[in-house]
Amino acid sequence: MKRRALISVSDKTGVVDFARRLHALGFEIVSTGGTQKALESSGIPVLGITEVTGFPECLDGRLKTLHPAVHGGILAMRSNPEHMKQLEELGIVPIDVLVINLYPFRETILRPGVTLPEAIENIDIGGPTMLRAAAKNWQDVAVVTDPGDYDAVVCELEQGEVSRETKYALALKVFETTAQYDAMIAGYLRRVGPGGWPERLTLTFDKAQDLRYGENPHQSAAFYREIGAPAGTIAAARQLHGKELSYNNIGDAGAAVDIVKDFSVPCAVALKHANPCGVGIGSCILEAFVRAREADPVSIYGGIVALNRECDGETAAELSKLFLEIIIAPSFSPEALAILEKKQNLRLMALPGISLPNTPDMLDMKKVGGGLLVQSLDCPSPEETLRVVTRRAPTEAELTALRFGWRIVRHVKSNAVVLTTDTETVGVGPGQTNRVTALELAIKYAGDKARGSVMASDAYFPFRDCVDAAAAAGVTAIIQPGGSIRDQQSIDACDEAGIAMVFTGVRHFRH
Ligand SMILES: NC(=O)c1ncn([C@@H]2O[C@H](COP(=O)(O)O)[C@@H](O)[C@H]2O)c1NC=O
Repeated sequence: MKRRALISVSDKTGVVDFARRLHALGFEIVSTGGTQKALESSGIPVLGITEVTGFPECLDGRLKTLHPAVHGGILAMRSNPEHMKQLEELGIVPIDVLVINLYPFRETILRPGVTLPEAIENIDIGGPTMLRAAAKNWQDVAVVTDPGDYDAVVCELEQGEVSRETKYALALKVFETTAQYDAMIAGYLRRVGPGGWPERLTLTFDKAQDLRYGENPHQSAAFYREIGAPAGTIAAARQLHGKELSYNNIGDAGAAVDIVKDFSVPCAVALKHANPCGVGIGSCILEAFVRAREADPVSIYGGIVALNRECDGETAAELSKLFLEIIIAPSFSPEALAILEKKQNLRLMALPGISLPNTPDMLDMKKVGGGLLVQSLDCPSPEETLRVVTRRAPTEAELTALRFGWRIVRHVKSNAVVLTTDTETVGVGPGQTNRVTALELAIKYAGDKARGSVMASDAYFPFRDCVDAAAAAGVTAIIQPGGSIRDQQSIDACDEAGIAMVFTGVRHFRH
């Protein structure tokens, strides 16, 4: 009996060549309207779907292939004599190869200004129905949904038949594709709908790359890119040079990118193990970088540097003196590339939208055993919430420095304390189980530079011990959320030492 292939594709890439090879192998080709036209205009004989169903394509294409003559031909198990007998009685011809790709829902919703009716009209119904049926009956039907698989499948057919392994892999790809397609639809409807946390969270990611290993060499890993990932996120960065990116590289580069986003002036961030070790701002990117480096010239070794301005030749010359894992910037000048590309292992990443702010609809997620914690993003708190609580108000210069420190401390793992000037960090105390040790670390990193610096704390001081330690180190002003039952003790400690303190009313834990 003549073998039958049903082809119905929105993305017509490569389909003519594929169909021609199927036809040459003796397949009878069945197609829907647009696909039929494309094939026939290339001289490939096609049996129209309406001749199979005995029913017109109607409702603006909403109804074409949803018919027992199609689904019976896909779903019948060839090894089941009853199934085959029923097909014969019903006059249904088996379909051996199914070639479908779906209405471009993803492309439609990513188009700016798309309307709900346009999105809805791009929800494919007949395609997924056939795909799922064929994938269920994978042992008997080779189901192809990715034009990238055409050649491999037809090559196998030219050798005889599609192997069991290939058919299984194709079926798995179908269920991944249809699951992702429906998740995209749910995600879109959620986004344009009334909001709230979904009862069933469906997320859609595509593999960007396999990674050599995970956080440690004995862990395997891959990087997945969110569908429609916003411009300016680490997933949109392009590697220009250097060794393959690792799991830790991508995580750390993403953390560094999030910090530079908070500054409109030229800003450089040096980051290690998810914490900034030096942040500098300046009138140009070179000045900002030199400040970030001088903030902690030891910790920057083997770190990641993010810049929010083009990396120019002069900055590259300074950067090249260090051992760094990654430099990420909106762009690199030809002079900078000529300098930095001499370092074979140094990874250079271009992220043109690096300064674009994270948007409130982006979610923050953390995997826990058996679950996923999801929250809205921690965005910078508005400056107008600052409240002076001490006898002495900060000077203008101190206030500028406090605002600088407050922008940085929310990017440091809790408990977090940072000491800064108005243009650079001088000591970063990250990730301690008590606040006073975080401060001690910041003071230790700062050394002599602690004297005359200001301090930012990501959460309130439970006791006055932090203020006492800061006063002893020479800190002149403090910014913190406030809210402890013993706030007054910290305020008194400030007043005794002549320190100015402001409360923000907003906490910025980062665990
Ligand atoms: N409604 C149906 O019965 C139906 N059957 C197949 N399709 C889709 O129609 C598209 C191909 O249409 P055409 O060959 O007319 O260009 C494919 O993306 C296919 O998945 C359908 N369209 C949408 O649901």
